[in-house]
Amino acid sequence: MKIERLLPGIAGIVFLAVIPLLPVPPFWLTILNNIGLASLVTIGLVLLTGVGGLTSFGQAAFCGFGAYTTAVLSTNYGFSPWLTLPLSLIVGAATALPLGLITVRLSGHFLPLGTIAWGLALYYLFGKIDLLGRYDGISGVPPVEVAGYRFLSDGSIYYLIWFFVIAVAIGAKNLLDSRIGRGIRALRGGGQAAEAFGVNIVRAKLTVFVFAGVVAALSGWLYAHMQRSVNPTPFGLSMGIEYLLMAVVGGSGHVWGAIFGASIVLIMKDVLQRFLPDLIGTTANLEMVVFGILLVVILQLARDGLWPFVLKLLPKRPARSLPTSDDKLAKRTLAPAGSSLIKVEKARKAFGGLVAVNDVSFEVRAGQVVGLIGPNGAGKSTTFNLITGLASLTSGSVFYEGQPLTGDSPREVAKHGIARTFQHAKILPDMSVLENVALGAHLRGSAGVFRSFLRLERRQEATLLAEAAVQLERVGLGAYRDRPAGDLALGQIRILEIARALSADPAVLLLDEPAAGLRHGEKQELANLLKKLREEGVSVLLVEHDMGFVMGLVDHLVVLDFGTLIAEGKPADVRKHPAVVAAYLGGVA
Ligand SMILES: Nc1ncnc2c1ncn2[C@@H]1O[C@H](COP(=O)(O)OP(=O)(O)OP(=O)(O)O)[C@@H](O)[C@H]1O
Repeated sequence: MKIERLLPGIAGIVFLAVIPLLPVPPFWLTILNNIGLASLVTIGLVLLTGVGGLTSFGQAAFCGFGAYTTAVLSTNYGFSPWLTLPLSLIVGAATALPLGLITVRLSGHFLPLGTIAWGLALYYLFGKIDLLGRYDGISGVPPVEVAGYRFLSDGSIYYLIWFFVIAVAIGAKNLLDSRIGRGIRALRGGGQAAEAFGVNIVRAKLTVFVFAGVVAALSGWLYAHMQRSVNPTPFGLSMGIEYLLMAVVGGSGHVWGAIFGASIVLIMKDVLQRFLPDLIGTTANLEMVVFGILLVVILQLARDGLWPFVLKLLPKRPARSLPTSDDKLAKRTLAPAGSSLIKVEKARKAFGGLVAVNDVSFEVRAGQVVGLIGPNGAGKSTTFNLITGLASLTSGSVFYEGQPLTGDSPREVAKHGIARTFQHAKILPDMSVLENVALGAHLRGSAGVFRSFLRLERRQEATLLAEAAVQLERVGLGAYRDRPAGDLALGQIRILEIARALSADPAVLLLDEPAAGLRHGEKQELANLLKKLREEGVSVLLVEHDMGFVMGLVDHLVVLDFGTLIAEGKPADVRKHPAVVAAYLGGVA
């Protein structure tokens, strides 16, 4: 990595390191320590809510698990704090996992409501258990010690807290910047595209849920040894709301924004608590009113929070160069030309009384480009979804190389080497074009969460990115590699989806209306690309509306009307078929 890219980080760390050495008022250190503790929870929330799209009001409860674990074990049983550290994190993970299993399956507003429910329940639980000292809590928690040095003062525990904050922030950045992270970042867009390339969506959600729970537990562990006592108050719902506010203020999608958001909220809280009572003449918790207003203003005016504004003020970091890699990814052995790849046998799909696909049978053979056409509502997309696992068959079967695909999820279908594009393109607009394409290569990598967190998978990641770059060149989008995918025109987005599918090293490409919305010239370029891919041995099944586009391209045509197959064969023959002329071409063929 270029040293210029590291300079802002190094400057920040040096700045943090010298603060306690300066003659700063002691309450500054207290505030900085509290900011550090809150930053840990907020970094977890950035991944969970900002990146993963899973809103949680209950993170303070996980701080409680970390704090109580170490408080009980170190006071009642004499455990060393360093031994309780992994135990606190394990308890955080062990509680986050079952709660996550229940919560991440909730959708819409039920998800935040679910987190409020368990956030409240756990708070009251902490206050009711004798072992945890009920609402009085546990006091006499020992300080952390290293080689006889006790982290007693605010100035010393400051270093411990900020060491963990920086380490977790770097780890979180590493995680997001990896194969696993691409899957997590895809959650916000609904996750359908990611799942079609083999990302396990439930596991990705659980990963961020457990990560957020563990870092909150770490914050709780540090809090217990800083405060030297623990009671339920800081682990209630109002703190959970405050953490969420910090994530929103900072910028819910930015790891460093978490620290910024925690700083703004806690400094504002301190200032408001000091001056508001004098200004207004009451001691009520009026800072919550101000925070409420702040939240509404930020959600209205700066949905990405304030960190993007800070980024604009900072000097621009040099662009990252594409990592080079001499490693080659394994390539799939393609089936011999002419052999059966996808076989649809009497596939039927009924939506209530409507039969969208009515006992349809057809085949895609290796090396062929097969077109699936039909008027609006003919059942093309439903047939497509039956093959890719997005919809389940009412009856009938789908085979891939003779193996039944029936009942397979989109992720399992992807593992067979079936890669798809979407009728309504599903890209991740904030991610670079290269990263969007690299998402397609998900199943060709293997690095997990820990290796990614520690940045030990760089070699494999470089290979995946290099492969994505090759596919971008292959489809002619190489010049757009580092641009945000959201900057591309519709035609380019459709090509990007093809590059993403190609980076999965597919045996067969399934393209859902790839020419929809393209201009004449763009359609020609797309047709040329598909012909080139066929020459390279890639088989294609494409759903299309545009007759001219399909006729000049496909080897075999399947025509549906009202869910029923009305004709199939060579394009020239199908074109003359009376049922097709009547139903689809309206006599213009
Ligand atoms: N989830 C669903 N629930 C109920 N009906 C559905 C559902 N999905 C599709 N349909 C119906 O099934 C029929 C076939 O739809 P489908 O989208 O497969 O057609 P299509 O040939 O792809 O059409 P288009 O070219 O307009 O996309 C239509 O009548 C549609 O309204």
